[in-house]
Amino acid sequence: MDVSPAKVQSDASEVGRPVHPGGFLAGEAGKSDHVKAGRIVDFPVSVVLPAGGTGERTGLQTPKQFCSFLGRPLISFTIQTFERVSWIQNIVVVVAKENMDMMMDIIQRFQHKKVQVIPGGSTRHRSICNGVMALGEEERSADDKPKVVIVHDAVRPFVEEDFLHKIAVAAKEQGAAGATRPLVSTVIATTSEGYLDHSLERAKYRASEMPQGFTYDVIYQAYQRCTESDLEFGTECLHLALQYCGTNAKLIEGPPTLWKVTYKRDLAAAESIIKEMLSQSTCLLTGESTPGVRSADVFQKAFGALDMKLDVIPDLMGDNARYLLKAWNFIQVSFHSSCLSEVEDILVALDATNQALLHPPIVIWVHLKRTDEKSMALAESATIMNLASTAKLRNILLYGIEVHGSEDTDRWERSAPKVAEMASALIRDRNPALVGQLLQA
Ligand SMILES: Nc1ccn([C@@H]2O[C@H](COP(=O)(O)OP(=O)(O)OP(=O)(O)O)[C@@H](O)[C@H]2O)c(=O)n1
Ligand SMILES: O=C(CO)[C@H](O)[C@H](O)COP(=O)(O)O
Repeated sequence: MDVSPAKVQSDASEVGRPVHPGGFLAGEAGKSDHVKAGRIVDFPVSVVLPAGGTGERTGLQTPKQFCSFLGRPLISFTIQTFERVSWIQNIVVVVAKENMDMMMDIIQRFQHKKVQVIPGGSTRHRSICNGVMALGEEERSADDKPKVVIVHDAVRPFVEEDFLHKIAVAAKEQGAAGATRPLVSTVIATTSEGYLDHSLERAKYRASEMPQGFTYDVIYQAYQRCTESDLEFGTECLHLALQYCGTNAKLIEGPPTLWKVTYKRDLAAAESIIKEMLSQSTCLLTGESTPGVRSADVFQKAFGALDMKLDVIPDLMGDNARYLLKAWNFIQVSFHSSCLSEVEDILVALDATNQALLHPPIVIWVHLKRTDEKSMALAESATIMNLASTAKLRNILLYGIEVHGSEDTDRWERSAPKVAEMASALIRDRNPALVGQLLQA
């Protein structure tokens, strides 16, 4: 029997089950500029993010959209996802009345743009309806009204521009479009006594996910025409479009990342995805020295083996300052403890950008010592600890790694993969409790 991966994949799709749980991070980084450049949208698009729920199923006091990850609320990650899409004009965030002030505070703290906050309703449908109506308010000029409205749960923080593009274009063409995923479990109907009544043929059904897109007229009219019962008990916007506007939504299978944070365990999964996303790219600063360049080759190999991208540059001067503007991590290789001044320069440069506002960047000082050098004196250990404490107040996490006998090529080639492993563990874990520690490799 032929069980090549391609064959297994097509069989799985045919029976309507997920082919695999999915790599969460495969999308954006691997795409060519050509594909990215193809996402041109020449019509106005607005977004409604319902965020007015209480998150009862998490069992937590704080509604899940306000739970913090690396010091930043989940809703801020979702807003950023939409905000960075150039063709999205504005984002309406719908929150419960009692959380309006907190939401305004989040917008200010994380410097979100294009965002309007409006009060929600007692159910998800009512909140979305409020958002849609706000887009149609009379003071907006006709030109200002969106052609397409994307509705997306605030608690689904990971959605890529490519997929939003597909939904927006299909919504404009068909009137409505929505994301689906294959079902993981079979859906069954039960009798009122709790026995099996019948079961559905799983391959015929899909889970309806978000985002969903609608022409403004369709979603506006659907909410104008639907009943109180729909608003109270309904869970599906695509259904309102069908029932009240006769619009059959185009369904597009989306990636597994579209899953909704619903239970407490989903918060842990979201945190680990966020950490993974922030660990993708690291910048190795070699300084000007030749041995630094030699160490760079070994590091590059070791990081490659750990599936992490590593760019090697001498410093962050001139054009290289662009590394400070995105989610990069930094490793400074130094041959003298006096080179801690290079680390200080990175901290100052990072502080001058707003990156640390959005997530804690990692800076790792790798001190390559010769065999005849003593281990770091107490005063020098104290220096890195002090630097790290100050940096932590600015949400930058600084760690140190000391490598002995680095002048011996064989020894260095053995220890470099270990240094890379330690550095990647520090980057992936982002543990604030370990800042200022000088680890030994
Ligand atoms: N009255 C409501 C209820 C829900 N939502 C939003 O709709 C999205 C998806 O709903 P769900 O996962 O059910 O969120 P909660 O209602 O908060 O969760 P739970 O049902 O566990 O209480 C969330 O972003 C939620 O904040 C909303 O805007 N207004
Ligand atoms: O998946 C969806 C698309 O229709 C909704 O997010 C879902 O219906 C929300 O339901 P609930 O608030 O019950 O979790």
